[in-house]
Amino acid sequence: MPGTGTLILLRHGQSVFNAEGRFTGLLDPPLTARGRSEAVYAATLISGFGLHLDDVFTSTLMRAVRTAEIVTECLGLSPMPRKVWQLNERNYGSLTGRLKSELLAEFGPDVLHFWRRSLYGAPPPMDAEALGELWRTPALAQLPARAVRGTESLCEVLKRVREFWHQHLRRQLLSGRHALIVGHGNSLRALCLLLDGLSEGEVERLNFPTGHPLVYELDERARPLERGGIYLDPQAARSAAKQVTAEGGT
Ligand SMILES: O=C(O)[C@H](O)COP(=O)(O)O
Repeated sequence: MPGTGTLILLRHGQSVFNAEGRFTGLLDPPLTARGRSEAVYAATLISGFGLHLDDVFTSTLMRAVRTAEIVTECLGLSPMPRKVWQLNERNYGSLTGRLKSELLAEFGPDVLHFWRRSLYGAPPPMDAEALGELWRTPALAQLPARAVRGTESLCEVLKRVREFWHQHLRRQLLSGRHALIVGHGNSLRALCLLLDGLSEGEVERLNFPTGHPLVYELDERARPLERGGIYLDPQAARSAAKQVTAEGGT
C-alpha cells in the first residue's frame, strides 16, 4: 500500500491589487512582473525538493491559475492545473477593491482587524450592483450560486474548503498522490486551520506570504507530521510573512 501523498500549499504570486494595497477578494486582477517571478522561484524550490506532483489544484481566479500554470510549465508537468471554486479567495464584501490604508482611516484598526483576521467577522455585504459585476467575471460566471455571496467570514470559507478536503483532496492524498494547491491568503488560512486544528487565536495570527511553497508531509490519516508544515525557503518565507503581518494581514 502506498504511503500518504505530500501536500504543498502556495499562495499565488503578487497581484496588481496586492501591489496597490487593495482588498481583492473575488476580483480578478492579473499577476505583476514580481508575481510572475515569485511563481518561477516557487517552481525552482519545488523542483529542488524533488517531489513529482501528481495533481495541481488552483482556485478559479486568474492570479492563482497563472501561478499554477507557471509552476507546471517550469516543472514540465503534463497535467493542467484543475480549477476548484472552493479554493477561491474570501469575498471581502463592501471592502472589495478599496485601499486598505483608506479603510484603516475610515473604520479604525479594531474593526478592520475583526473583519480581516477573526474567524467569525464578516465585512458589510457588497451592494447588488457590485455583486452583479462579480457574476459577470469570466472566472466566476459558471459557478454555483453559493460560490459568490455578498460577503464571507473566514468560517464560511472554511466550510467550502472543508468540502473540497473531505470530498476530494484527502482521498487523493491517502491514495499516495502528491498535490500542489495554489490558493489565496484566506482560503489557505482555512485549509491550515483544518489541517493543523488551529485555535481562533492561531488562525488570527497566521499569514501567508505570496509565492512561498509550504510542505505538509502527512500520516496515514492525512494528519500533518509537523504542525504548521515546512516552508521550502524558511528564512525568506518567515520574513515575507512578517511583512504581511506588519501590513495588517491578508
Ligand atoms: O485582499 C484580499 O482579498 C486578501 O487580503 C488577499 O487576497 P489574495 O491572497 O488573493 O491576494
